[in-house]
Amino acid sequence: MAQLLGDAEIQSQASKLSGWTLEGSKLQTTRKFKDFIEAIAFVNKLVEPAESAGHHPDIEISYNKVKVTLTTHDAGGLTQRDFDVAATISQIN
Ligand SMILES: C[C@H](O)[C@H](O)[C@H]1CNC2=NC(N)=NC(=O)C2=N1
Repeated sequence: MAQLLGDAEIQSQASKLSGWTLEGSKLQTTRKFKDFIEAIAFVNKLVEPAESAGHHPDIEISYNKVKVTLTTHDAGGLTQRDFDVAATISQIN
């Protein structure tokens, strides 16, 4: 199982991750698109990288907005996997 990161490490990595906020023991971003179709297209683009990483974001879709939340359920908090997948998601348009 992936190891939980310490508070200092979490703060340090979060400060380098543009567009994401720390919400307790979770990393979160909300992306806004032109419409529902574009929002779903973005979600579809997450599937392959998440599967490849073996790490899956929680996703909430509200019309043209997609809220993406990352935490490591198995470990009960943030691990390096969350930051790695967040960085990958940041590069998806
Ligand atoms: C066995 C498998 O790798 C695990 O159950 C993975 C799958 N994807 C996961 N994704 C997330 N976000 N947290 C997990 O703890 C997790 N566990």
